[in-house]
Amino acid sequence: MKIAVLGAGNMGISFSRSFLKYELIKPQNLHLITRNESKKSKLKESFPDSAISTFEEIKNLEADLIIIAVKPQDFTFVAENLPFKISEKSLVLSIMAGISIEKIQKLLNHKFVVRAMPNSPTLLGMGITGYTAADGIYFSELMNVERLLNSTGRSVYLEDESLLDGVTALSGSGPAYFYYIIDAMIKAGTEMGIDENLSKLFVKQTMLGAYHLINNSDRSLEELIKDVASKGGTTEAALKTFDENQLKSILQKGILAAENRAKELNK
Ligand SMILES: NC(=O)C1=CN([C@@H]2O[C@H](COP(=O)(O)OP(=O)(O)OC[C@H]3O[C@@H](n4cnc5c(N)ncnc54)[C@H](O)[C@@H]3O)[C@@H](O)[C@H]2O)C=CC1
Ligand SMILES: O=C(O)[C@@H]1CCC=N1
Repeated sequence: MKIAVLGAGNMGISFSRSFLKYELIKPQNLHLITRNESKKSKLKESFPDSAISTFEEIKNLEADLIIIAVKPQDFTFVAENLPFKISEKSLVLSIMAGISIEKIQKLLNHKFVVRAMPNSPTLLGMGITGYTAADGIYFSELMNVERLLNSTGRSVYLEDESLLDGVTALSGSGPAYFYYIIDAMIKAGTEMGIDENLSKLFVKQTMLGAYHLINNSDRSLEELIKDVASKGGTTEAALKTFDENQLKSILQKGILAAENRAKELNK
């Protein structure tokens, strides 16, 4: 199988690394496409046996799978200025936020499109990707795509494409929310006089331990919270402040704003 990655940025590179790491393709069968000539030598260092090209210099693209990993805002330019023809037999896999299968099909004049939403832990093979596909794609082809996605973490097929905007808001953007909360906790630690490195250690290990407790317990999240929050104790004081300031509802609003933005990106 030959794979071309159109947009060798953070996600395009993460995906490429995972495919090679799990030997799902030979490096010779990977083609990375970048916008800037200046990025080529650095990409060549990381992918010495793969083809590296700029967008403009490709005249013929031989690829069974073309992964579109440019920003949604760059997609119209890419589609309107494609210097090569997409073979009828190729499959297009888009990881762009928001852009619908219908829009991709129209702009690329190509029928076989799979749309996926991964997240940044794909870099460690610990991501999660929701994906869906246009009609007419063979099951075996879809399984090939799923095998590739699974090298970056877990994957979940969704029948209903409209849910992908919610997945984008939840797990696509999710790592950033997590870092944001961790950052607030670390900063609270330093405000209380704890050295920054130490604060980081306390917070990171707390999140790791708490994550494992969620995964290894049959107790609900409410029950787990109750286990920590003693009556009249410290946790209760923090949770009361969070509730008074509607932290939960603010977080939910933010996530819905992300979903809304995904929909706007398709306009
Ligand atoms: N960063 C993330 O955590 C996630 C990103 N995504 C989606 O993945 C896509 C890529 O995101 P990132 O990797 O974060 O962005 P990025 O900016 O790191 O990568 C995009 C790359 O596309 C290149 N590019 C733009 N126009 C090009 C052209 N005409 N030809 C070749 N290359 C071109 C840019 O130079 C850049 O290197 C976006 O559509 C985003 O919505 C999806 C899930 C998670
Ligand atoms: O922020 C974004 O638009 C992309 C999609 C999900 C994560 N990053």
